[in-house]
Parts: sequence; C-alpha cells; structure tokens
Amino acid sequence: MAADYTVHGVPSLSAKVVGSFAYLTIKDRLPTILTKVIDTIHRNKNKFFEEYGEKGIEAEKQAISLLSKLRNELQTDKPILALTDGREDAESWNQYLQRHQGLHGPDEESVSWFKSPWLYVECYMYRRIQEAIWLNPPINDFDVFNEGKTKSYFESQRAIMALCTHLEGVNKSMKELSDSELQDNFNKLLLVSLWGNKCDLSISAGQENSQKASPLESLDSLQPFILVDDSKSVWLTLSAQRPAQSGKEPAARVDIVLDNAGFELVTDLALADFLVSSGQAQEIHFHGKSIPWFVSDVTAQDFHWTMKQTAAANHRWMSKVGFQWMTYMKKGVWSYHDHPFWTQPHEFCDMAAEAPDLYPTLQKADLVLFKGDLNYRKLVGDRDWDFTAGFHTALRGFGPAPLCSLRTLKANVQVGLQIGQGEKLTSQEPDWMTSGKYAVIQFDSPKSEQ
Ligand SMILES: O=P(O)(O)OC[C@@]1(O)O[C@H](CO)[C@@H](O)[C@@H]1O
Ligand SMILES: [Mn+2]
Repeated sequence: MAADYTVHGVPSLSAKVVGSFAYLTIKDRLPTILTKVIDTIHRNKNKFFEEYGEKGIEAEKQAISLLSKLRNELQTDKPILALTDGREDAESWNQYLQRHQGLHGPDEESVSWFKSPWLYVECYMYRRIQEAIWLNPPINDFDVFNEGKTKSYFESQRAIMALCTHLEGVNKSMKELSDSELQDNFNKLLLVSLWGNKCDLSISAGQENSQKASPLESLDSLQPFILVDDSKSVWLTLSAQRPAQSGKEPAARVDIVLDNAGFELVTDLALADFLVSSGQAQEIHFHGKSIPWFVSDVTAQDFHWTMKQTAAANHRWMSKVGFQWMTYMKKGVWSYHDHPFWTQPHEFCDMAAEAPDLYPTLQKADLVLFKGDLNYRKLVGDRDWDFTAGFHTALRGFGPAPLCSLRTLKANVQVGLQIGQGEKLTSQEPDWMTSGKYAVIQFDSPKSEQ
C-alpha cells in the first residue's frame, strides 16, 4: 500500500512524478543551494579563524562535512533521518517523521527525498542545514544566507529610494486624500508588496534577483499578470474597521506573515506604514522566521537590520521613513514575532492543532496577509488541486481571520481560477505556474463559502 498523502482525493506534490517541478527542484535546485551553502562556509574560513582560532577552523570543517553528507543523502534518495541537535522543535520534527513512517506499509521503503511530499522534504532540508550549524559551535549563530539577503537589499537601492520617496509624498498629503484616493494609494502599495515577492533567492537558487527599477512605474504593465485580484475585498475588510464606518475605536490589527528579506521586506514595511498613517490599522504584527529559511526569508536579524539600514541611508526620505519605522517598533505600534511553527513543515490547516498558542494570536487580527509562494503552498497544503477548486475549500478549515495571499507563482499549485483559465495559460506558457511572472491577490474570510 503506497503511503497515502491524499486528502479530498488530492495528492501532495512530490518528486515521485519524474519531471515534475517538485522533482526538478529536489534533483537540481536543492543540491545547488546546498553547494552554495558549503561554498559560503568555506569562504568564511579565515573569518572563523580570526574570530575563534583553531576552534573556528574545526567547526567549519565539521559543518561542511555534515552538509556534504546531507547533499549526498538528498542526491541518492536516502531515508529522511531524525534530527539530533536537541533544539526546541527537534522533537516535533521527529514526531512528524514518525507519523510519515507510520503511513508507509511494512513492505515499503522508508520516508525519503524523492518519495515523500515535496513540502516536507524541502522544509526538512533547511532545518538540516540549521542542524549542521547548531552542532558546530562557535559558528552556531552563523546565518549561511546573510550575504545573499544583504546583497539583495544593497542592489535594490534605487527601487527603495523611489518607494520611500513615493511613501513620503503619500504621507504628506494623507489628510487631503478622499476615500477613493486612499483606496488607490492602498492598491498601489499592495501591488508593490505583491510584486516585491519576485525577489526570492530560493527560486533563483541564490542567483541575485534584486529590484532594479522603480517598482511603481511597472504596476500598470503587470496588471494583466494578476490571475486572481481580490484587492477590493481586502480594502472592504480594512475600511469596515475604520472609525468613520464602524463608529468603533480604530482597533484594526493587521498581521503580515513575511517572506523574503531585501527589497520585498521594504515593500512590506512601506505597506504597513501606509496602513498606520492612513488610519486603516492601529497595530501591525509581523511574523518572520526563527532560523535562516528558504535562502532569503526574513529573520529577526534581517528585520531589524533592514530598518536600521534604511534609517542610516544617505537619502532624505529613506532615512525619514526608516526612523519612522523604528519609532513604530519602539512605541509597540509595530511588533515582530517568530513562532517556530513558520519553520516547520506543517500545512496551515494543521496550525490550530500543532501551534495552539499561535492560531489564537492570528484570530485577534482583522486581516492576515500571507506573503509569497511557500506560504501559499502551506495555505493550500501543497496539493495537486484542480485550478478551479475553491480557495476556501483548499484552506481545509484554516481561517483564523480574514486572510489574503499576496503571491507570485513559483510552484505548480494554484486554486480559485475560472473554468478554462489555467488550461489556457498552460497552452500559451507551459511554465506559467513556476516562472514568477504571474501572481494572485487571493482573499478568504472565515464566513465565505465557495
Ligand atoms: O516563498 P517564496 O520566497 O515566494 O518562494 C520560495 C520558493 O521559491 O522556494 C521553492 C523552490 O525551491 C518554491 O516552491 C517556492 O516558491
Ligand atoms: Mn521565501
């Protein structure tokens, strides 16, 4: 009996399908990412020696040997192994592995890279990278992806300057804006945050893909590539909270589940700035990753560094905006969280059970924005749904609050399309689901039935 990863008759994406995007990711892209990680550690050998002497050299050697072993396991489809670093979440990962082993009949091989769900093994790889680092003090707090993330920020300077200049202009005229002008400005910054998701170093396997030109100039030309646009529902959800309509104290809380550092994070901070300065929200809760993740995902270090860096910029509006963001943090208007759940393999429909302290937190939000492709994959369980399956159906009961995915497509999973829309795209551009060229603004509220 083959391990049954099927729900609603919809199987999990996996490398079992030779030639599939999952297969090519695990066969080619993940080993490339691992090789770059090994190179990064090797290139920092002298730095480790300067900082830690011989211990640094020994740690570098051991970490590389563990990562080379990991790469070999991956490339030769070896069994997935239990974690041995004894960290807070290791037990949860090892229980997850046991559950998967339980799904396999006695005559079946163990849980492995090319036979288990893609979402699981890809997340597992990043957690094993962290294990290789954690097991080797004194380099155990080294972020193997830091160079790529900071490079992406520095190479997007012109776009960041343009965005901060735009934001300053909007904030300056905020009081004169009519409702429809407010909505227009909201839409613009929502779109900038959406397209900021193109700048992800995992899909590019670490190749730089920073934002070069002004993000505002290309919005109109990108509109045709948005396959689902629920931005109006997002605006209605927010404005329903606004004091004018609701007569209540402005209490809107918006949670933003972040994705990539670099330019994308700046676009998320700019959107959050507008939400507060326009009165749509009183508090913004940002959710990042507790360990370096999927090459470019935001950690606490990235989050605070990005604000400091923007405040320290030799550009009037970057600096002004950067200081404003740091003030929001100091005042508690903005807060940053990094629950371990976000760096585990779970589909979000399992959050209430797996993270009973996180789900109620999100239930306090009036709107939760999920950035990026990996979050989308987890929202819909990384399953091979029909394109026309309802987004609400695919969420399989996950609904802490009204939510919206802002995602550029980089994996072959998509729901909520019109009849024929996916097939038409496939006939025109076979790689439309993985090129990052197309995007969705996909909304669901706990009340909506599809
Ligand atoms: O979540 P992000 O940053 O938008 O994308 C991360 C990601 O590119 O990594 C995987 C490929 O390795 C893809 O499934 C996924 O799209
Ligand atoms: Mn990412």
